[in-house]
Amino acid sequence: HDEEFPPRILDHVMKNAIKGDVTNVIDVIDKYCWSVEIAMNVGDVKGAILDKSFLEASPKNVLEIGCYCGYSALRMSRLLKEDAKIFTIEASSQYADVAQEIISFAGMEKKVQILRGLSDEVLPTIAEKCGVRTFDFVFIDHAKELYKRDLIMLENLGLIRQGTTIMADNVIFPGCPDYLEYVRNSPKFECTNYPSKLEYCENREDAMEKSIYLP
Ligand SMILES: Cn1cnc(CNC(=O)c2cc(-c3ccc(F)cc3)cc(O)c2O)c1
Ligand SMILES: [Mg+2]
Repeated sequence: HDEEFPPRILDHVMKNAIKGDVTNVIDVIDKYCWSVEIAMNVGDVKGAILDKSFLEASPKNVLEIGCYCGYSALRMSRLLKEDAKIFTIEASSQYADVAQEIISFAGMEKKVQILRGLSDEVLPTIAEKCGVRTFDFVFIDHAKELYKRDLIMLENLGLIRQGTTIMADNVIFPGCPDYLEYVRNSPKFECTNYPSKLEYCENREDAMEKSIYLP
């Protein structure tokens, strides 16, 4: 992926969006990605699916794995209830820098905390670091080959509880076959598939998978 997208989207947001208006920042990013260049944000179409599951869960503690430029963190932050918080893990410090700027520009810096590092290095200490026992909602959108490993880590570390909602992006494209096989064959997860399109594309299939943890 073009490493130079993040600075360009940040510059575009700073010049074209309304400071403190999270809905407008989201809209400006989507319009840019539809018209100028595609980015790997979850986007507006799959974002609406994420929104709906997020509202149904009405979570207090939210975990995102894969922040990128902060787009999905912004989408969720605008739907957060009082005293709820989003913790988002990002391995790339370049992406984390841009995401922090965009999240702060949108006025959501108190609701979203970016944790810099690899997910398997951050997860073991996230509970004490963030003062969270378990997460109520998890959005997985990072390297597709790490989805399964990290879900198993969440289970083993006791970071998810009875009823936690886990939403996974890109289960068709780029795809995460081992993750899908794992959650759909596990008695501990109730899965629902949401067919959609790849972000900012009209003719490429993708889907989101919702898995409710029922140990
Ligand atoms: C470097 N990096 C920063 N974030 C990540 C993790 N995300 C992805 O890889 C990712 C990739 C694609 C995508 C891949 C190929 C293509 F042709 C079109 C789109 C879409 C997504 O929604 C994604 O989440 C990797
Ligand atoms: Mg994605």
